[in-house]
Amino acid sequence: MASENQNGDRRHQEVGHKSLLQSDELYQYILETTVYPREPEAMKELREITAKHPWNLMTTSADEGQFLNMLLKLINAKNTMEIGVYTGYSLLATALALPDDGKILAMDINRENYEIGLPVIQKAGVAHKIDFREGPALPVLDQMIEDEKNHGSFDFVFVDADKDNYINYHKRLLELVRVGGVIAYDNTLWSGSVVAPPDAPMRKYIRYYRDFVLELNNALAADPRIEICQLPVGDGVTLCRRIK
Ligand SMILES: C[S@@+](CC[C@H](N)C(=O)[O-])C[C@H]1O[C@@H](n2cnc3c(N)ncnc32)[C@H](O)[C@@H]1O
Repeated sequence: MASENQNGDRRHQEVGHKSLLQSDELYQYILETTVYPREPEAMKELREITAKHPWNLMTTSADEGQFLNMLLKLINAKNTMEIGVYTGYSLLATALALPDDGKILAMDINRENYEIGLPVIQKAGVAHKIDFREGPALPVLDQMIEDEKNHGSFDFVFVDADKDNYINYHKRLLELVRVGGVIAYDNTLWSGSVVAPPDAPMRKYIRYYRDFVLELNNALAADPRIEICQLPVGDGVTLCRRIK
C-alpha cells in the first residue's frame, strides 16, 4: 500500500496489517484502556486458547467482540445467526449478550475448531443458546428460505466466512432478517487492500478475495433495501439495517 509521510515521501508497505488506525500504539491504547479491563473472563480464556492455534489470525479481535456484544444489547437481539465460527470468539460475545432464551444458529464447515472453544462456552453457561451446524452455510440458508415461517425471523446476523459468497449470503439474508434487523459483514476493509494499487505486495489470499470484497461494498452501497454504515473496527465491519 502506498502512503505519504509529512515530507511528501511515498513509501510502500505490505498490505496485510490488521489495524486500520494511525499507529499500533493507538490500537494498544484502546485494547488496554477500554477492552481488556472489561472483557468477560470466558472471552479472555477463549482468546488466549485461540492465540495458540495455528490459524489464529482468523479470530475476531477483542475490540470487535466488545463492539458486537454492545450492539446486540442495544438492538435487543434475541434470534441471531452467525456464519463463520472458527473457535467461537464472536459466537461467545454474541451468546453472552443475548437473553437466556436467545438463540444463535451458528454455521461453519469446520467442527473441530468450534470444539476447541466449546468447553469455554459451556463453562460460561451459554451453550444452550447455540445451534451449531457443520457444513457450508449457503444450503442451510436456501433450506430455511423454503419455509415461510423463517422469513423475517432473525434480529441479527454476523457474516464472517468465505468472502466470495458474501453477495450470495446477502441475497438470502435479506429474506431471513426482519425489517429493522441488522446484518453485519466482517472484513469489509480487507486489511486495507480495498485501496491498494494492483501492484502492491499482498498475501495471496488477500489478493484473491479483494475483488469480492470490493464488489460487496459497491453492491451494499447501491442496495435500496438497507441502510448501511461501515466502521473501521477490526478489519472493517459493515452494518446493514433492513428497511424493506
Ligand atoms: C474468519 S473465520 C471466523 C472467525 C470467527 N467469527 C471468530 O470470531 O473467531 C472464518 C470461518 O468461516 C468458515 N467457513 C469458510 N467457508 C464457509 C462456508 N461456506 N460456510 C460456513 N463457514 C465457512 C471457516 O471454516 C472459518 O472457521
